[in-house]
Amino acid sequence: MSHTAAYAVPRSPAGGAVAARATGLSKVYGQGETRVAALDSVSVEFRRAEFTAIMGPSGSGKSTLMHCMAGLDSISSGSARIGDVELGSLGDRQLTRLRRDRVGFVFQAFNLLPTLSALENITLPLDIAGRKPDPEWLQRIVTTLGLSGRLAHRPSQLSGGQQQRVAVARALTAKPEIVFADEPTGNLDSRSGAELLGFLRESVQALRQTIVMVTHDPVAASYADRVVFLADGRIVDEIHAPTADAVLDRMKAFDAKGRTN
Ligand SMILES: Nc1ncnc2c1ncn2[C@@H]1O[C@H](COP(=O)(O)OP(=O)(O)OP(=O)(O)O)[C@@H](O)[C@H]1O
Repeated sequence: MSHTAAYAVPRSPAGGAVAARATGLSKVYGQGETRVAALDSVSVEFRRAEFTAIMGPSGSGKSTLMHCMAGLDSISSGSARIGDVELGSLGDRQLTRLRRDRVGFVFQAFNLLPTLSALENITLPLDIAGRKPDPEWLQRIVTTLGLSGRLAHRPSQLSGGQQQRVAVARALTAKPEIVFADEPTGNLDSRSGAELLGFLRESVQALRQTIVMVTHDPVAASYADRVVFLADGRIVDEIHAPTADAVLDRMKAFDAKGRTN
């Protein structure tokens, strides 16, 4: 049985398997005067082998949505599921295991361990889980990301772009059901960023990976299959097969609307 087939996966009405789903998801921080409704009844699904970009103004709830869906933050009401697992029903240890076994993360701060080599960093989550990497898969990821000649290097001996690629390799090596990436190109020059986005795109197309990526950059968003727009904790729009121009136009329209409200 393949790794991904080991879990029951719900079907979406459109026919594709759903890797993760939020239903009426709300998240409130603080109370009284400091109360902030970061997410206000968000319903969205992320289909398997689909690349989704999440966009929206600063403070619109993008990171909160990703953290709640990834089991990194608790939810106030509604539901968040990975596959058929309701995150709210899990205890801390079960959540930790779910994140370890089924979810991959790429954050702006790469969180690489400085004393480990690139290869050791890539395989660390699997080592912790007591699993061995699939050698062919690992080879494919390392080659595609152009890291073959850098595996013995420590993070301090790598460029920022190479460190980011190591972080991406680490997220994909365990074949997670879904990868959450928060501004993965934020620290990269445009060429390294384009390479990384190209790889994410290929991992969706060729390897059937599911990716959810927060970005402010219309060009980065254009690598995705669809863009979901958040404003004030709500989903306000969606574009399929986006071009950078279409994303930019939509962002301008929101800005204009915001100014007239
Ligand atoms: N730990 C927290 N405690 C209190 N309020 C928070 C916390 N985290 C986020 N918020 C608030 O929730 C709202 C949404 O924040 P979030 O970080 O999800 O926005 P974002 O769209 O990712 O913003 P940015 O693009 O600036 O990163 C903001 O008003 C923010 O101030």
